[in-house]
Amino acid sequence: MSSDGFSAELAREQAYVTTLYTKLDAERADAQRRLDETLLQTGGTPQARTERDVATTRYTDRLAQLGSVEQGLAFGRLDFVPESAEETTYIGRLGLFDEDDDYRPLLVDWRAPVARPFYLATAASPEGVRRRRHLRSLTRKVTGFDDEILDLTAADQGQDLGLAGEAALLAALEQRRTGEMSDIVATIQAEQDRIIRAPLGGVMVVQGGPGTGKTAVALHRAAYLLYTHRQQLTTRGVLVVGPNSTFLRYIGQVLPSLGETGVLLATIGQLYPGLDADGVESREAAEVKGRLVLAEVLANAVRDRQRVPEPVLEIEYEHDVLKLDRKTCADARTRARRSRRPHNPARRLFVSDVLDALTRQAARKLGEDLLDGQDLTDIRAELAADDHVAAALNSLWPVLTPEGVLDDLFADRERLATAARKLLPAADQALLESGRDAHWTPADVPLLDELAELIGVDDTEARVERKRREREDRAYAEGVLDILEQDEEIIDEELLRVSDVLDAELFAERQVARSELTAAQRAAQDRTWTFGHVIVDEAQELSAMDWRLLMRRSPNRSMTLVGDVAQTGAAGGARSWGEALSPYVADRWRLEELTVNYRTPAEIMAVAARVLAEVSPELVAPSSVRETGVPPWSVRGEVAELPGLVTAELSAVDGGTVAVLVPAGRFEEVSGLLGSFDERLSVLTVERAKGLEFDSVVLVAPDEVVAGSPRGLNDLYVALTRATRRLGVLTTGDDVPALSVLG
Ligand SMILES: Nc1ncnc2c1ncn2[C@@H]1O[C@H](COP(=O)(O)OP(=O)(O)OP(=O)(O)O)[C@@H](O)[C@H]1O
Repeated sequence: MSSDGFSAELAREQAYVTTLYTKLDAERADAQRRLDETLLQTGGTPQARTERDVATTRYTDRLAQLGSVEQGLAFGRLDFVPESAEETTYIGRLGLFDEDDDYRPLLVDWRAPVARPFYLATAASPEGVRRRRHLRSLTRKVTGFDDEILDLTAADQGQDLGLAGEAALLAALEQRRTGEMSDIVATIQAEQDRIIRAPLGGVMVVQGGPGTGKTAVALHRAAYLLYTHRQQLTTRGVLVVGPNSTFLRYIGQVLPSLGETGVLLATIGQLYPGLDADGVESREAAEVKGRLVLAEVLANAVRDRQRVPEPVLEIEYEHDVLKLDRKTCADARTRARRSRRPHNPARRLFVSDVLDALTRQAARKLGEDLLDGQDLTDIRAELAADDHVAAALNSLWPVLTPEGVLDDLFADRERLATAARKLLPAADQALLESGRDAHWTPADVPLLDELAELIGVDDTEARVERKRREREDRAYAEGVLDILEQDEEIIDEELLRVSDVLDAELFAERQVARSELTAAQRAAQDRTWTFGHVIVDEAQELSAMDWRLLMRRSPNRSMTLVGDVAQTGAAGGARSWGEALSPYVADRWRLEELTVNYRTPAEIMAVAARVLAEVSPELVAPSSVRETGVPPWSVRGEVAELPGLVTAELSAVDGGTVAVLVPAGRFEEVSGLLGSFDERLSVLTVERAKGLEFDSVVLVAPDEVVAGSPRGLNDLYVALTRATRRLGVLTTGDDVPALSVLG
């Protein structure tokens, strides 16, 4: 295209994109006006209030969505061959229509079926597309475009990897990293698109090497599913599970940037309402807690709390002594257990039988023949209210809480030994007992959840309390609105700023104040919530007990599990997907694979591939999309040299991010040395760096990373594959044979 031709075409694109923004502004103003009107309505019947709540949520959501698409509103255009139904279609972050022209689409949502050829069409299989255009823009200005003509003469485009929109893709990949993940909506590749749009039902495992876009695909899939199955999923919600809070912060902006706020992002440690279990413990202890056999240990621990007297329990009652013998209690216990109710609800049966026996005994002492039915009822009621009787019943069948049982179990060697019976060797029991600090750890959460099931935690009270609070919040919000109604300016300033709407925390608070919680928010407060779809990232890290918890949250088994068995760091994590999943779905799961590495340049991947060959010889290293011409460097030296090395890296990445990755045992020392060095620098253990990426990575003491755990080579593989541009290794001890290629 000549430069004049290019400028004219650019001007035409700008004109079209400007009309789209004008339309977007109009939609925003309309949603804002409707929200204002809704908020100004107060009082009315309960039904009117409910309708108002629903409308408020709808317009607030719409405003959030319209606000989120400002950057890169339209990013693509498809021109179809002349004989097709469509001529030209613009693809963007949401759908816009011309109401005055029979709702003609002005912009097609990337998730709509019509948009699919944008991601799938190739020269060999053009799907009616003549030309695919990627629009580049900065704020509302179109700065350029890249065209691909999809005819067979161009069939060798995209090297051997079959890349769509290669220029736009490479431009996206070469961006400096900011420390927050971005969406990839404009450059999704065909193998990723197939996974994003796979059907909702069933368990799909996505196996892919580092940097193949598993996280990106998982998040875009959440957005796609919510768009395509909105009705079904907004009521039950979608859960996205990530490995730790650093990772959740890293991915936190992707879904809002795609206009979706109804997804619960959580770590396993956050899936027990009321806890954010972030305590630290040894990998070995976490591994033991993650074993499936713990379910049996916990069941024993609960049963062990259902006791019988050895041989007789004496209870003081009214200047006399009642005796509870072993047989009476054993019979009551058997009946309560046979009811198959959890411990706390079953207690009622046990208590009732024991009270009957005590009533009979007390009656005998008083002279049974003289008593009528009412007398017996009175005696029973008195016994039930008696402190000594209550204490005796509690010693035999106490009311339990999950936290109490787990605490007691780990704090008491004998109790643990009895519950673990022959299930856990003594050394493993010792691991559970030692090293507990005051905080619950992520590995405790599935145990607490298991106990909650076994105990049958009665959350009726909590539910009643929640409802009461919601009613109060609503009354309060109405009060506020009544006051604000008299001052519209304040309403505008204090209540309706779009920036407020987009701030997740404020948004959540406001949602609560309106007592119109989204499914995700309600789910976060409810242990027994079951989700419409569950997505797990870094799924290879989950222990058997973690899987048990997640399967409870997903009884319909509609799940997307993404991960890489070559990166498993947790001692109890997956060696193979089949092994991890078979207890729950047998072989009813399907495997998809991602093969192209978008993150790590070829020079770095060549080093990592050597490590992979040792870790998982059966896996093929993903092919890198890019080369940088910069070989990884390696030096031998001391940690004290890090400030100099890091300064050089910061300047080499020119405003980008640098990470120093260290073995766990070096973390304190290195973060002390580099603590307040530069805000673009992070010091992380390899475990914490999982799933993240940086422009430059300096790996310290690789030999200690390898020696640090039975899966040390997997950890080394993770560390080597975090960089988007540069990698350096500082060796302080022994050479690692797998890194000999670095010289
Ligand atoms: N189609 C794409 N277009 C643009 N960027 C992409 C694309 N696919 C992946 N990326 C980028 O590649 C990088 C790696 O993606 P992501 O973190 O999702 O990989 P991953 O498979 O989860 O890696 P890991 O296993 O190491 O956690 C990210 O910066 C992501 O934005």
